[in-house]
Amino acid sequence: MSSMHPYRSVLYIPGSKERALEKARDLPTDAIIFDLEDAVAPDAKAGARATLAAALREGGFGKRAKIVRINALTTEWGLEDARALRDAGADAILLPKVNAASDIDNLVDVIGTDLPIWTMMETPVSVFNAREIAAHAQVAGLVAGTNDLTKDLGCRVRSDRLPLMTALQMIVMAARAARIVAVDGVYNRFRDGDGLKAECEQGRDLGFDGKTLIHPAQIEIANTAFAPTNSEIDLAERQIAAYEESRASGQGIAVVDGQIVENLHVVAAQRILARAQAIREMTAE
Ligand SMILES: CC(C)(COP(=O)(O)OP(=O)(O)OC[C@H]1O[C@@H](n2cnc3c(N)ncnc32)[C@H](O)[C@@H]1OP(=O)(O)O)[C@@H](O)C(=O)NCCC(=O)NCCSC(=O)C[C@H](O)C(=O)O
Ligand SMILES: [Mg+2]
Repeated sequence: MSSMHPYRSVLYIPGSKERALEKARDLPTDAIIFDLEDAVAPDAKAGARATLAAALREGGFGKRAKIVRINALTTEWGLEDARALRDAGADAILLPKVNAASDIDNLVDVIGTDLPIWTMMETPVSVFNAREIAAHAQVAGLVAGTNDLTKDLGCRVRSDRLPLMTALQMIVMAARAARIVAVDGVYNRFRDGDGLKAECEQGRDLGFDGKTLIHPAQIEIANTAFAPTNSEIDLAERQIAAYEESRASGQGIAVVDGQIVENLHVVAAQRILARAQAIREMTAE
């Protein structure tokens, strides 16, 4: 999976639900988390593992990134999940309930390959250790687990997510320091489009690459919220052009729409254009 792959929408699909697995092959989501953990009941775990391995081997998920969330290695299912899924054709394994980089080492020992690993950031300890987790050589993405964080913090669920703000920012900072992907937590009221839109906008403001989702109806909202807007693309193009012009005339600074443009703004503008291009490539037939 290229480093420019978009992760605007990252849909959880219970590994036990064959109908949902089938449906995912046509959904406009950038990535799928095939879940063996919380979305699967204990007595359905073994069946889900086999169903999912078969679905992955059958393929048909196109350009969507395929991420498998196994159970924690401290559970009775985690080890078998890792062994059964490591060669099934996933792009990454997502490890829940991570607390420290040593948890990643334990998974690497089991899978024995350089398959990228993503981690759920959903315990208070994981947030304190976010920098070392993100810096692990095999970790390629962090996923905020806002439901578990809320449970562990004992905080209130608020629409502005104030009690989670420190954790969310630490997750984004750790991901950016390590130059890996950061995806925001789920919005549980899956039929509330306005609420989801507001939370996506907040996640985008914070710097997340996208949002984890639980229902297909949420995909388009996340795809729109985490894509550069036409006016952002237009401004980025004009900033780059103005800066090149000013450099050609011996200046180090340009002015666009009354605001200065320095080299660092050009880097940000180029990132916006690269992101827009990656989305075009993702959605091209
Ligand atoms: C939430 C749901 C249980 C709702 O399911 P349902 O009542 O079946 O919804 P609909 O009838 O509206 O479904 C319409 C069609 O869409 C398909 N569908 C539904 N959900 C998905 C999905 N996630 N992926 C793909 N397809 C899906 C249905 O099959 C229907 O199809 P059709 O038959 O053609 O009409 C359900 O959406 C669900 O199970 N969602 C996933 C829940 C989940 O994965 N939870 C775990 C992840 S969240 C988490 O763990 C957070 C984190 O760890 C933390 O701590 O924060
Ligand atoms: Mg969780």
